[in-house]
Amino acid sequence: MNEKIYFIFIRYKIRYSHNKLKKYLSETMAILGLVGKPNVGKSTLFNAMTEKAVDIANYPFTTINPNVGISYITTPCPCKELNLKCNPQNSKCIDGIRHIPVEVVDVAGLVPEAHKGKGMGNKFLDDLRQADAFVLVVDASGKTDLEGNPTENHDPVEDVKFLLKELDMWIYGILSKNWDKLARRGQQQKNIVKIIAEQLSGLNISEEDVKSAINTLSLDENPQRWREEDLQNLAGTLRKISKPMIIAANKADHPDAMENIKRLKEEFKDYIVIPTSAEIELALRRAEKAGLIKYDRVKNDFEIVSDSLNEAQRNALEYIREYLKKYGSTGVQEVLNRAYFDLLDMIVVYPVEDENKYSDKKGNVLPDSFLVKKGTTARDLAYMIHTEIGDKFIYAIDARKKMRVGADYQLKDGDIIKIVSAK
Ligand SMILES: Nc1nc2c(ncn2[C@@H]2O[C@H](COP(=O)(O)OP(=O)(O)OP(=O)(O)O)[C@@H](O)[C@H]2O)c(=O)[nH]1
Ligand SMILES: [Mg+2]
Repeated sequence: MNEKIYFIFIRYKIRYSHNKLKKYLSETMAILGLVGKPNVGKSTLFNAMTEKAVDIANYPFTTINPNVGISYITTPCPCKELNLKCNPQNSKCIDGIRHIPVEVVDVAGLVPEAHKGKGMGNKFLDDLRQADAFVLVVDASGKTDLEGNPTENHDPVEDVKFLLKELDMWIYGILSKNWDKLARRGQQQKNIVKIIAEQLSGLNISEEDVKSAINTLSLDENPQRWREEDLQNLAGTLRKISKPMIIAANKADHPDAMENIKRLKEEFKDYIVIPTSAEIELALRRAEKAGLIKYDRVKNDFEIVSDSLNEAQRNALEYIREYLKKYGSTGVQEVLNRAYFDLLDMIVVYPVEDENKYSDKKGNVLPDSFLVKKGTTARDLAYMIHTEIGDKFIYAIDARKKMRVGADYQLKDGDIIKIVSAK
């Protein structure tokens, strides 16, 4: 799917299945991309996150076309602390936990040399263009080889290494296209940062990112003097800056996974490595949907609420309970939350129209929760709500403290904010 059609595809899906979320998502639009070699559990993780039912199978390339879905990150809702009953409009509140929608993309698996087109790799890499952060999914059980075929004792550290290289080479391929011409123009016009950002704009890479990567590497002022190695380093640095990544060590329920997870954590100290069992999370969510259990996502435990379970279902649930006791959780929600809160450095704020009732004009208490970048100001938030409100911004009110704040006030996680604008 080319980029334009893919983008329309995403919009189409959101417009028709999540009409209410559309405006909000188009404002924030931080997309999480699930990336990894074939057969590691990307689609299982996607289904667990989105409660969709895309194909899952124990062979490579089950997924060919990207799957796009809505998942939720979770954070304590202020309704609890303020002892209020909230009526969320753009999100959900379950037992005092706010669930905020985010977008997740599951793509086909990547094999070594994907950037050269192996296994249709260049097409699949293209499907990741718009992602703002990646979840690098690996098979921690070591039961799949580099191409996703069943094997024994495969080292998932190798998978992370080759995947990082493929992503770097993918960016390098786009960056180095017509390089001599670009470097000459950049030198003549003294605007290489802008030229590179334009070349990489389809990858969601900004001028800021380019500037910061060039500074980090202390590259020569004259881009015509940059060697191939410099360009490769630039691609790698840009990947690190613009596509932050978390590692999901999946299939953690397998007995062989523990040892591999330890090694992944030791080898990739700069990355957040989270053991996950997509399969167990999916089983829990489906059991809950079928009315068999109540899944307590705070305590990471469940209660059986149906008396029509058969012996096999009971045994499976007991196995899951043991797993949760041993590992604390399935790791799936942690991947989502840490991707947005830690990798993308986002916070949650609650715009209201009545600072005393914490509500909108219709009386909905804490109606909206916005996921925004740390550093977002009161005026930025006004613009996210509506251009006109941004243009006519006068001041804002911190509803908890009933205190006025100015346009440049940097929002804090959990802030409840009223924007006051000229009529
Ligand atoms: N034990 C275990 N198996 C899992 C887990 N997650 C996925 N699997 C199994 O791994 C196999 C591959 O799962 P998929 O979700 O299709 O993997 P994928 O990465 O999307 O594969 P491709 O689309 O082919 O790239 C299936 O047999 C899943 O049941 C897990 O957490 N634990
Ligand atoms: Mg798949």
